[in-house]
Amino acid sequence: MNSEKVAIIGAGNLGKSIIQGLIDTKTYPLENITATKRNLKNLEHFEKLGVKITSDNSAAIKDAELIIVALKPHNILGVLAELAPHINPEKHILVSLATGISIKQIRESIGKNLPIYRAMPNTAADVQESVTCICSEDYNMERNEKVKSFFNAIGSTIQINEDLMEAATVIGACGIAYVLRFIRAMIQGGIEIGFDANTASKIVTQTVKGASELLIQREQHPEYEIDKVTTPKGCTIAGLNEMEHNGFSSALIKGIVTSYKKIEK
Ligand SMILES: NC(=O)C1=CN([C@@H]2O[C@H](COP(=O)(O)OP(=O)(O)OC[C@H]3O[C@@H](n4cnc5c(N)ncnc54)[C@H](O)[C@@H]3O)[C@@H](O)[C@H]2O)C=CC1
Ligand SMILES: O=C(O)[C@@H]1CCC=N1
Repeated sequence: MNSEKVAIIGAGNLGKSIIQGLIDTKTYPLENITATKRNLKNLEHFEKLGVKITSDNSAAIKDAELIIVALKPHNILGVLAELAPHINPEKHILVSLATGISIKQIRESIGKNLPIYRAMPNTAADVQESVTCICSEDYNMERNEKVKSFFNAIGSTIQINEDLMEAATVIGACGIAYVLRFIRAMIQGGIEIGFDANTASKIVTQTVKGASELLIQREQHPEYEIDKVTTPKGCTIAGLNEMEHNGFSSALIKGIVTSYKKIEK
């Protein structure tokens, strides 16, 4: 069971999803979580449940073992440089969630030799369904396990090399938005052919969940499952081919590559 004292520095969209996921584990001691933000207004509902909140980053890390930094890429290095005097390399493990900021850059801005990890979760942490890609240069098994098990509490984890972190950002973190846009389009199509939005949404979301589960549980290639649905001369293949004529797969792949190129390395 996880119980590390954790400071979440910069609890915005992603930080709050992680906190909500931890709360919903019902086993993580909420008094061991401290969340920071400059304006605390929209963290107050967490405080009512027992999470500590503060806008003082140095106070937040004082008793923490894990420091999860969920700041934007443009200010993470500056904030970490300010926090550096309060960081204790013997005690702290730092995990950065910032897109495109390397372990080397983080180490240089802190100027201390502490264990540094990068992790790329997604906002499905909120419902404990994140997939979190993790990398580090830390060979300490115990610390590795600690970081992994923290993120396992809000979904699953995959260990990757640092040079794949930007690719992980795109398909794992941006991926939530791509899939949601796909779902929205399917709902819109469902409405056009007769359903009200609510019913269309129920059918589509469960269908997407079911399709995912088929691949997760059966470990199949998508096309294997597609073959089972596409009746010869049937409506599925007619629709699928029309989507492909209009650039469905191509649009998605081009979007993924554009997102990837947008990340400054
Ligand atoms: N939103 C997402 O789905 C994902 C975001 N990321 C990465 O996570 C990081 C955070 O992203 P978001 O949560 O979307 O951004 P966000 O802007 O919602 O959250 C950052 C938070 O940090 C706070 N903040 C700014 N300066 C601060 C300071 N000095 N001390 C304490 N708090 C401060 C801001 O008020 C804000 O609430 C980014 O680096 C992003 O690239 C990674 C994976 C997914
Ligand atoms: O859009 C962004 O830049 C961030 C990184 C991954 C998800 N959101």
